Amino acid sequence: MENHQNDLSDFSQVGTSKLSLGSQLNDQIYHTQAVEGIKVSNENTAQNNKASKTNNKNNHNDESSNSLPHPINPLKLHLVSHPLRGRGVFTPFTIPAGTIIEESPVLVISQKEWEEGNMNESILGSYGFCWKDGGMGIGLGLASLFNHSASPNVNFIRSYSTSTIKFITSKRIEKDEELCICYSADESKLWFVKSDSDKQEGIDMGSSSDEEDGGFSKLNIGEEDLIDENNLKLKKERERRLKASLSKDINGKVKKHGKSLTSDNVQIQSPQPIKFNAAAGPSSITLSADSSRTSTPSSSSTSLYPEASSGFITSLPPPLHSGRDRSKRSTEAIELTQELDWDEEFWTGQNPSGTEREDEVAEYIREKGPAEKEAEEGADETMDIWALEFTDPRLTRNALDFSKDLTASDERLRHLKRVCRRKENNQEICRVVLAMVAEYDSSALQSIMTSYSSTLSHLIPVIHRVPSTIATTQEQLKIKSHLWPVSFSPAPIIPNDSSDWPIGRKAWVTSGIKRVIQIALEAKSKGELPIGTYCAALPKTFWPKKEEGFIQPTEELRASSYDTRQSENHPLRHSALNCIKSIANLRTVEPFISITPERNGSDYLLTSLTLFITHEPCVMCCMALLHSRVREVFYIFPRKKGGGFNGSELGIHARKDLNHRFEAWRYDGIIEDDVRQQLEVEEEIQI
Ligand SMILES: C[S@@+](CC[C@H](N)C(=O)[O-])C[C@H]1O[C@@H](n2cnc3c(N)ncnc32)[C@H](O)[C@@H]1O
Repeated sequence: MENHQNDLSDFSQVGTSKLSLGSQLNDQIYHTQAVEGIKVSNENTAQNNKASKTNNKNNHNDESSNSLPHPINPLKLHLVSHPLRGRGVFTPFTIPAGTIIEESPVLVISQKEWEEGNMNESILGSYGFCWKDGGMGIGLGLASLFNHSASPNVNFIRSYSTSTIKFITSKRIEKDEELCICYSADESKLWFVKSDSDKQEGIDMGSSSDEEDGGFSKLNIGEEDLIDENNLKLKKERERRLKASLSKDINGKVKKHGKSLTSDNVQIQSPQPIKFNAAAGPSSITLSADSSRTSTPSSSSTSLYPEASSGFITSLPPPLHSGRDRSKRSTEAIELTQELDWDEEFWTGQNPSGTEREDEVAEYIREKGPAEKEAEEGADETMDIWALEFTDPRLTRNALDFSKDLTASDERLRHLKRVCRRKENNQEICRVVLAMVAEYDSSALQSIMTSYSSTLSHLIPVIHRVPSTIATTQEQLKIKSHLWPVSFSPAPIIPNDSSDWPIGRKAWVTSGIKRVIQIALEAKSKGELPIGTYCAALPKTFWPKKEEGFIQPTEELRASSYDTRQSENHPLRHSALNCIKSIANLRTVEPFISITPERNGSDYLLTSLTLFITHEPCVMCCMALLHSRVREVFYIFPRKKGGGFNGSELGIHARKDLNHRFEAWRYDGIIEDDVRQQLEVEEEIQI
């Protein structure tokens, strides 16, 4: 023990030159909490420790200062610059779980001061922690230097009463590992492009000397940096900045080779609208409901284009809708495509059974997304959590505060009510959620609790089994709440296939499928890839009720397109993207420009529209469709390699972590062999 104290005093000396204010304030805490960490370090990394002692003694000796980067706090943590993440906090020794790294003081700035000072726009914007009453806390010391990780090894607890933030390791941290906190469990709220701190890629551990770090030239704070709701900034403010940066982009001119590119000197060519060709009409294609299933055609054509990246960004900008400037219109040729060949009278009239033309109607199968699959699979699953258990009701407030401070942002616990009260043996037992079992070992949790509040220090965290997911039916709610009370959110019931649809709806969809086949064949005859798309509003008679959340689409808006990558020699001219662009152009001209939207956003790109496409769209097009707020997509041929629905298994159309979902339906009828052959597109090509 004596040894350790000696070590600690050494550490304090070394840290003095750059010792953070927070560290000085907390010398006491280091002595009680951090000793364990240093003890382990001494035992496990004797060699390093020896080096550091030499370093300490020869503080001004060049040679020794080369052996270890300059430490900035008593735990000998040091900063390392990363080309993408900027500075980060690293440890040269192992640190056990539950070690207090620092209690950093915070400069509290009220919401008014923050907003009036436009501080979000300044560098402080990237360094503020959400504080009480909408204020912001600028962390001093190490507080501002921890980078973000989705699987952090450091937790933090804010104390409004002392204006400090305490940083505590949540797991054992290995030598040379980066210490990271989680800015927001919902990574779509991050305001920078995340680089994976777990991989440590590109870090030059040797480049952290004072000289190289001086001025921190590699600091990567973009102009567009925004502040996060959870711990770094309010969401509203973030959106305001995002909008501001968007309008800056729109109004600004892009400079390239000294010449400014404006709409005056750049010609953008749009795909020509497809002219309806009655001669090549649907009669040449036979579709019918049949038990044989559609499969992806193979092809012998040459691969032309590199695969689209399978990476995608989860953060979506807010839709730019309404308030369109009527003076700005598309200068491209715009033509409203022909309506579907669908006899409304016949299919929706007095006797809509349509039995005489049943062979024109196919069935459709819905593609489930990851969110739904997970919910189905996880309905009965349970998991283990740390909970506090007590009978004295006076402890509830304190325990609840601790619970929220510890894991308020942990998405995995969000479905659980924080407090569970049960009568057992005539006594009311109160249990409070603490954390996932895997996140802490018992002694780490106990030590965090003790340092948080002395009133909790005599409690021992217990492991409790709880449901893994929310309840989506009353029955589930009853069963799950028996274990632990959970939130209830009835899931909308979407059928898995079209069997219960009115025949008229199936007929309309089938005419959409016929149309895209026809478009694709026409494209092929022009030397393009045979991929066709058509987009329109579902006929009014089949609209879901407004109460079900349905937003009225812009009726009469229709566009069709095909893939023009070949003729335009442009990698982005995918069929779906071309169609979205045509719809966007149409919205800039009469009559669509003059339509008053039913509600804000209902005139935004593909809002509530139905899109038909011959092949499962690639990840990029699925993301574009998602951004466009399409309602449903019908397609014929699945694409095993890179299809954005289930081909890639990403299920872009129905993910929990994206802010729009749409239905994806696969055609479940037959396609004649010769048509199938003509529509073959090599698997490597991204649709
Ligand atoms: C609170 S500062 C963290 C310290 C910062 N790296 C520095 O050098 O000052 C937050 C900024 O660090 C960067 N950052 C933090 N975590 C990151 C990550 N996982 N990936 C990329 N950049 C990150 C972002 O630029 C962010 O705006």
